[in-house]
Amino acid sequence: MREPYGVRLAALVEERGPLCVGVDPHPGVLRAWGLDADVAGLERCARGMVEALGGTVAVLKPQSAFFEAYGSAGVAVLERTLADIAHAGALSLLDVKRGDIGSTMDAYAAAYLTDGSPLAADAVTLSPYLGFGSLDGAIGVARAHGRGVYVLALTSNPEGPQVQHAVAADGRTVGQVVVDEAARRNAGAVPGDVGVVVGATIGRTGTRFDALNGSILAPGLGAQGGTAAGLAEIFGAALPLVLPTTSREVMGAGPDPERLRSAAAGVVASVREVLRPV
Ligand SMILES: O=c1ccn([C@@H]2O[C@H](COP(=O)(O)O)[C@@H](O)[C@H]2O)c(=O)[nH]1
Repeated sequence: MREPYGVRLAALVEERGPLCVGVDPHPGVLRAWGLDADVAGLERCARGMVEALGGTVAVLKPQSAFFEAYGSAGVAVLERTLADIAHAGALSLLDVKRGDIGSTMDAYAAAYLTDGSPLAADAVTLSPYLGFGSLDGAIGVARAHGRGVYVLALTSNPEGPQVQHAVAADGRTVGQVVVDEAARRNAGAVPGDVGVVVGATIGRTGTRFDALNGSILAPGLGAQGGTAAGLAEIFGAALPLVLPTTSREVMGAGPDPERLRSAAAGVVASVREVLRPV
């Protein structure tokens, strides 16, 4: 029986540092690595990332879209990449941003969160915009298998605030409602397996994370303009919960494995400065 996701994450972050590196084999990255933008290039790039970083970085986050773009052959590469991550000893966080009615979510949970599925990851990203309760079945499956979920709350893209800063009838923003719903699912767990996604680019929003008791995935460092110093302004006392993530910032150092490791270590050092418990 696998330990709960929150416990496994805390142990690996303690050992390897607070960083999730995105595996985003964008066609531009493939070309910069001297590879063709085809399935062979995709495989060399994605599995090369895991070979270089799987033994030193706590979490690796494949972006499903870059694999799906090559059809079933690309999805097969994703399956092998997930297996490599498990073999290397890192946690896998599959960025798929799924969200649908409950019965369809059950099928997504079978695909991404169930032992024995070739696409199973240690955690996945989910979208709450069909109502947070539509995710409860998937959260239950994740929990039963020692896996986790990250629910989109305040995303890093500039279009997010149109929806996520909208104010609900009780005066809370939509983003705050998502954080509070995640907190409710984490109550009593140490730490919980329902994380949230909050961009490293969003600045001060007044969102409260004090009751969350779960991981906060913070994308947007580097290419999107987020900085380690900016994390303090966004998260304040919740900084110890933050798992910063960056893709292009590290992948740009490839394909040389030493340079990839050194780029990741540089990001870990800069976020460690900021993420010390306050
Ligand atoms: O709010 C969000 C949620 C997810 N992402 C994903 O993270 C990476 C970011 O890549 P960078 O190269 O570090 O910009 C990408 O896969 C996004 O889909 C996000 O950026 N923001």
